[in-house]
Amino acid sequence: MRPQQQLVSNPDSAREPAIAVSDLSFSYPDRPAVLQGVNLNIYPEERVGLIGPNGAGKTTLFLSICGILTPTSGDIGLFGNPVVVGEFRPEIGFVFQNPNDQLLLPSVWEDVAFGPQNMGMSEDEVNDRVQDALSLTGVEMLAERVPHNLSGGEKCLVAIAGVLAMRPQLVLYDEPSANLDMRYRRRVINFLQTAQQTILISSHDLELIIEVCDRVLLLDEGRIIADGTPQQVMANESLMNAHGLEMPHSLRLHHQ
Ligand SMILES: Nc1ncnc2c1ncn2[C@@H]1O[C@H](COP(=O)(O)OP(=O)(O)OP(=O)(O)O)[C@@H](O)[C@H]1O
Repeated sequence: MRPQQQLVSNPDSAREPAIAVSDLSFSYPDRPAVLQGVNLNIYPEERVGLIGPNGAGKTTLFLSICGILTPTSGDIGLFGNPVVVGEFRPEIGFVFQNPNDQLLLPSVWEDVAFGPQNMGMSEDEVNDRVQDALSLTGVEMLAERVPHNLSGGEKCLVAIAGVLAMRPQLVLYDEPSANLDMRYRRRVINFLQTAQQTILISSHDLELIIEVCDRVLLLDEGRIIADGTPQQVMANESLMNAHGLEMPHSLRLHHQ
């Protein structure tokens, strides 16, 4: 097994992690292992990017952290409590790569209200939360629209609003800028830069990671290969190339 490159010493190590993954392995039925002995701690208020080539296991790691997949072995804890597969944890939000997987109700308002309603909130509290979430993501004007008819960028922001309405402490974003045009990508980046939660973002959009995250994990073949600042991981050209990635253009310019 290749050793993981520890590029930063973490001053947070005495705090309770938001995510604590220990020796996590996972295989889909009758398939080789997708995650192989993953260890990682993510601390409250960190903004962490997860990068790696296609098929590295990023989405599988997210689905394991959210309690959607049952690990083959290993442990996952969120804010000190073990993940129980299938358990609803409103403090943990997951923004799916494809918003169509998340937007299922006849109006945007109903979709964003769905989480708080399921948490048993009063009508007033639900209304407050929907208003807040739509305003944080800047899509109040879409409240009465049919989600199915929205543009890809609008759907993305509404899907984020649906997660924020549960007021999570931790949000996992799977490819938040996939299929977004320049303006919507910028809106998502601006939103992520000011988001109040602990965030873990899986993305092939390395420039987005540089703009939003203070820490990057490189995953390949189901193993964490490197853990450090964006500069430490992504400006390491031989490391990036060895794992099917390129040094982002902005860091290349910075190096010249
Ligand atoms: N439901 C499934 N059944 C069987 N194999 C699967 C399933 N979902 C994913 N895989 C396989 O697991 C591996 C990891 O997939 P995963 O989607 O976690 O990677 P990823 O890093 O998110 O990739 P990408 O960057 O392309 O989204 C791939 O080889 C994929 O084919």
